[in-house]
Amino acid sequence: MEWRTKPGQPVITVDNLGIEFLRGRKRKLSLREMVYRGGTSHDKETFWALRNISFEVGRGEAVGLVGGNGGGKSTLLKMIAGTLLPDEGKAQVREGVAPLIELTGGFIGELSARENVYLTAGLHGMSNDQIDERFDQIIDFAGPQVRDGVDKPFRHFSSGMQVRLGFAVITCLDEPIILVDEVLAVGDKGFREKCYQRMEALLEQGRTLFLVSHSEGDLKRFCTRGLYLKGGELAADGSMDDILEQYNVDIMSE
Ligand SMILES: Nc1ncnc2c1ncn2[C@@H]1O[C@H](COP(=O)(O)OP(=O)(O)OP(=O)(O)O)[C@@H](O)[C@H]1O
Repeated sequence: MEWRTKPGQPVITVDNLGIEFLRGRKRKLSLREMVYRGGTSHDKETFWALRNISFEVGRGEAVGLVGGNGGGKSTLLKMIAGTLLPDEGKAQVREGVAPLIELTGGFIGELSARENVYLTAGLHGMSNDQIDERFDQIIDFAGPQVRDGVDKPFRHFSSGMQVRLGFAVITCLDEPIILVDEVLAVGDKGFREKCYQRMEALLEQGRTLFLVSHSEGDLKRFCTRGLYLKGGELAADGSMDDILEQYNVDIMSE
């Protein structure tokens, strides 16, 4: 693995990050609003899905993101991956990122699994020769059902098969930062165990991991540090054990 950062330099710096979304709720407009808004029926009301978020992540750290539904976990991962841009502040990432954020791994439904492997790995800087070399290894990891359907359109894959292929591709890239959203829950038990072993191997190589999970077992197994997102704010940043304790106390008092 080649590093762009020097030892001790953070690989991710998130500084006062904020993003605003449209609430997307429609409501009846008053005559006055219709006149001023040119008759559109869309509500332009916005809310901050994340705000005032600041933290740094060092090389090789394994960070677990926790928080209730809608707390902003996936949104934060997307901003680190660079697929969403902030409205305030910045997320500075100094190494390449391999994200598995959407269930579909960002793959294109109309293309075959094989074409998606080449497309995704190519976008992450791998040459066709390099992909040829790793192709079998990727498909072996994804399993026999994926191998049987490797030339079928990706959209015909079951959700479990989609995640198998997504995880296999993302973790065979040479990117130093790996983002995994709550996608492993879809895989069956055997596959999840294989994924866990691979994540352990990636951490041993010194890669940096961000894991979103609602499973305490998974978070404790992989993450040493936790970030707790609550209502779009960073409620706590500490050891994974402390963060889970705090989160559990909050859940009980809800
Ligand atoms: N593209 C979007 N447009 C408008 N609102 C959005 C968009 N994406 C996310 N949101 C909203 O932003 C908030 C944070 O969503 P996010 O998916 O980041 O939460 P989460 O912590 O990952 O939740 P979960 O645990 O349910 O996966 C939610 O209120 C969600 O509805």
